[in-house]
Amino acid sequence: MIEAVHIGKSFYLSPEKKGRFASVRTLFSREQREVKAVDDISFSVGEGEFVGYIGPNGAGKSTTIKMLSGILHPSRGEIRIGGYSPQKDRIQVASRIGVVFGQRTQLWWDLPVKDSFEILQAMYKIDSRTYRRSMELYQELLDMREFLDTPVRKLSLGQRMRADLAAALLHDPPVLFLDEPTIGLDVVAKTSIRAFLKEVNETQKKTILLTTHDMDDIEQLCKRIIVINHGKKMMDTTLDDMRRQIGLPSLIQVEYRQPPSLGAELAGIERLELSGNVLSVHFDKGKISSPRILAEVAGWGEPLDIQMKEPGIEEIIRLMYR
Ligand SMILES: Nc1ncnc2c1ncn2[C@@H]1O[C@H](COP(=O)(O)OP(=O)(O)OP(=O)(O)O)[C@@H](O)[C@H]1O
Repeated sequence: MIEAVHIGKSFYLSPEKKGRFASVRTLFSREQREVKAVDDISFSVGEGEFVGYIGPNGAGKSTTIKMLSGILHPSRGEIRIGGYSPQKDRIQVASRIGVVFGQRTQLWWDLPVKDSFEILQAMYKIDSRTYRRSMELYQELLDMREFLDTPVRKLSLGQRMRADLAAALLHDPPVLFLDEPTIGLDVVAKTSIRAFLKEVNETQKKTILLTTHDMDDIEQLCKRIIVINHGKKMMDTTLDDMRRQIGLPSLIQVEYRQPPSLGAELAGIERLELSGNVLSVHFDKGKISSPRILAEVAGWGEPLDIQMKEPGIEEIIRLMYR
């Protein structure tokens, strides 16, 4: 469904000049530095797959999504979506993909949500049957009725993300590109977005490529992950394989009133670090549950504060390469 063959994207930056008239001299400078945002990446994603596309900041994830969706032209390589090129067959590709960028909305800021949907219906020439069916389905699944008449600028971030997802799916595309769709959301909003994505993937067999910094998104949604770093593909594997390599690393930090007296380590605890009154418990969520750890460490002193920390994508990638 999605084919990327040796794709690359370079940006050319003029080195900043220093001294008098620096900005004018930068403008006329012929010196340019090449930044290979995406460097010779190939992969294919089959129909109905849900793939996590992950990597540290600046790895090239957004640039890849922009090329796949036709927003950017690749400097090198070939892309096919359902057999069509996003650059050459724009209309065919537009009808086959939906795109959500979590950092920005594709809706009209000052218009009520439903007016934005009507504009999209006209832009994408969505026939009235498909439009009605999508509206009914997504109003229900995304619980949108309460804010359909609200201007987009007045929506909460969670509501806006739900509206953006519905907007991306109105024309019923088989492929969804999602760039950080849960960014900035609270736990409740994240949970409902994830449940929705799982539903459209499982029941409608949508093919989904997801970039995220949230490891829970990946664990709960993706069977397969593609890891990129510095514009290059580092790994293309299953989530199960990743788990086999690094487990499910997690961290609980407990602050005690006084330095605790540590008890025996339980199986599944990988490392204990004590710094003053604060104990960090590194453990594998796949081997021991958080409540079990909490029950144990509560007996080691008088806890004042407890924090659960999930490792970020950066930490996960570091662990995979250690
Ligand atoms: N328009 C641009 N002009 C110049 N450089 C760019 C441009 N867009 C991206 N880059 C550079 O390309 C590299 C990859 O950027 P990209 O936004 O694709 O990364 P990312 O993996 O999505 O990062 P993040 O997780 O921070 O969103 C970075 O070094 C970035 O600075």
